[in-house]
Amino acid sequence: MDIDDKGYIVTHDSIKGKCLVATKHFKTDDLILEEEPFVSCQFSWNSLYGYRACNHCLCPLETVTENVIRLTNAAILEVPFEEYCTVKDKIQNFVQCESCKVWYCSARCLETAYNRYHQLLCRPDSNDSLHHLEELWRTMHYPPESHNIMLLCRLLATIELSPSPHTANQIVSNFCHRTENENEKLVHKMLGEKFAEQIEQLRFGVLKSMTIRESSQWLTPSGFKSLLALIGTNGQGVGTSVFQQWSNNCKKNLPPDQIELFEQFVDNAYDAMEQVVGIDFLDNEGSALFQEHSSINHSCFPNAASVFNGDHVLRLIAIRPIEPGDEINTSYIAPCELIHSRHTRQKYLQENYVFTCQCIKCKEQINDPEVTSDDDSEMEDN
Ligand SMILES: C[S@@+](CC[C@H](N)C(=O)[O-])C[C@H]1O[C@@H](n2cnc3c(N)ncnc32)[C@H](O)[C@@H]1O
Repeated sequence: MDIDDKGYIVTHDSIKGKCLVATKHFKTDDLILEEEPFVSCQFSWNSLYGYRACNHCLCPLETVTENVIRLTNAAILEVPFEEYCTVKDKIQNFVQCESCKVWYCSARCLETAYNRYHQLLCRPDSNDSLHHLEELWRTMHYPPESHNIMLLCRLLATIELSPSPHTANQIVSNFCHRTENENEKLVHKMLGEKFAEQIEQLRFGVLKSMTIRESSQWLTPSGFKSLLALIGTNGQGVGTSVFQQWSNNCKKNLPPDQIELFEQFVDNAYDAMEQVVGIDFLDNEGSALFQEHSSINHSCFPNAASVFNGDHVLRLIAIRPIEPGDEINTSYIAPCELIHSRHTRQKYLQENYVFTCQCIKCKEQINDPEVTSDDDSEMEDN
């Protein structure tokens, strides 16, 4: 055990592997940890469909009015209380990569991205093999998106450009240890029925697009499979939304007599957005790998939740009191799905994450019947 004074330690459990355990008391809503990702990337379809986010930190690059016009297909053209839009004052800081023209929210993000991975991935020519790889990925992986080939490329580029490639390779290896068989099942889950042929297409696509020296261990057939599986199990979804930021600001700052107008507008806007893009497609979305956060196991009775506040920085928040010695857990299942039976939850986790859940709730319900109730079947179908 490496004891530190952060309020948590990483321990090891013989079944679950690494675990995050509290060393102090956290009350509900306390911040447990805040973490920048090792690597993050916007999803391919999300970017292609014009969800404008910083190419490094994923923060929104459109104003709330531009966002509402886009998501309602111009059914709504004006947004009240625009002064609460956080993006308006930042537009003057936006910068483009001079070569490939992707946008960043600031010169700092551009510089960080360039130094960490972008100099190896910057491709002004839309006919370049890296763009072809991304197109190939899109033909294999339709929205709603959960995984991302460009995250994998950024990861490899980060190793290549690291001042210590050995340490960077070690960090990547530490994310999750699995058997070849488990990797195979996970990649099958990510890519679907034609996975065996697709995985090789993707591997060749990466080899053709990037000059690999320091990270070549990940480009062998089995190395590539474990890299995809690693992204499948540790990839954390990241979402940002200027509309959400504006709405939170309005709730905090508007005088009581304006709240009704605000709420009416929000209801109308959500209705219009639902008709045009659907409620699953409101945010800038991507995925990321977080070193500390990746030690957190799932529980069907979680005591913590991961939240984003406008960019790719993850905040882990206590959602109920946590005592020293308690394992800190989030839920890998959407909160509204946690009411389902043990059988359904276990089946979902086995199919999507390839593990048998050993959380307190599943242990308590071990004698529950192995049946699926009617309400559960929808989750199982997903
Ligand atoms: C993001 S990692 C969490 C850290 C992991 N324990 C490790 O050693 O790297 C996710 C993996 O942890 C294990 N895991 C997470 N929650 C679990 C649970 N409730 N029961 C059993 N295994 C679990 C599974 O192997 C899962 O694929």
